[in-house]
Amino acid sequence: MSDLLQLQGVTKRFGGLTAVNDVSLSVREGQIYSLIGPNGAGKTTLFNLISAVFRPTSGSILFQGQDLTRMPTHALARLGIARTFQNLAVFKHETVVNNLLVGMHSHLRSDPFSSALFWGRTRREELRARDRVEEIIDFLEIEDIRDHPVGTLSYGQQKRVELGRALAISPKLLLLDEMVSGMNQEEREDIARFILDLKDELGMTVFMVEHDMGIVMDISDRVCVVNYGSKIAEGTPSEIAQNPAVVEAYLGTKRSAA
Ligand SMILES: Nc1ncnc2c1ncn2[C@@H]1O[C@H](COP(=O)(O)OP(=O)(O)OP(=O)(O)O)[C@@H](O)[C@H]1O
Repeated sequence: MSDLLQLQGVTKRFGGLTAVNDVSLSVREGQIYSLIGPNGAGKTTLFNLISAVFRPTSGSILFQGQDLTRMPTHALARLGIARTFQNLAVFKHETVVNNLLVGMHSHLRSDPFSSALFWGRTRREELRARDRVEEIIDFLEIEDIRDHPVGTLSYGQQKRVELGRALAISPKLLLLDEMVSGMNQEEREDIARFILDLKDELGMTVFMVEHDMGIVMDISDRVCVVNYGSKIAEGTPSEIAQNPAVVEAYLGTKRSAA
């Protein structure tokens, strides 16, 4: 399997603060790759660099060999990169189906002007979008809530809809930002199962920032650990669990928090 995403010497400074310091990593196709680290370690900043919200101060971020560092955020979907957000990014007054359709339409090729000119193409895209929405509803097991306004659903169900929106573009790379925070145990286990199915059934590559160590250790192929902006370890979950620098980083955090 080849590298899908590569970070080479990525640094991000905010004024005098180095939030991400010379981080290099590679995510291979079909992997579940988790980024972990104590609070303030630079995980969100790194995630925002990969999703082109921030530009690195130096270094490069390559997706299938293409440099993402000069691309606008909206160009990422066209390349096959989708993300979720720490805070829910759903339209609460709209139904589940409409939320998924919006996820699709924001990436369809047709705009109103070309729709008038190319009616046939627009119609085909619309039908494809509806088929795709049905696949996602099926995959995420949300048939029974499809016509409910999203705002009336439990938090875990709303997060599932948000995941569905990210899946609408059939991404090659799915970026998940603290997907399970705020969920109960059952909801967490459901999401973990969906993420594994995305990899096993669809061959999707997943990059996630996650605080839930149970999920990270259960489903990741590789884990990267950052602390104070720098990468301090990378390996399989069992290698990471036994790494003295990782244990120290986490225990040190607990000590200072106590
Ligand atoms: N936009 C910003 N401007 C200035 N400093 C920032 C900005 N974003 C993050 N930082 C700083 O960069 C450092 C890394 O923050 P970041 O949010 O990336 O850490 P994190 O690992 O995601 O933390 P948490 O687990 O608490 O979400 C912190 O010291 C933070 O205060």
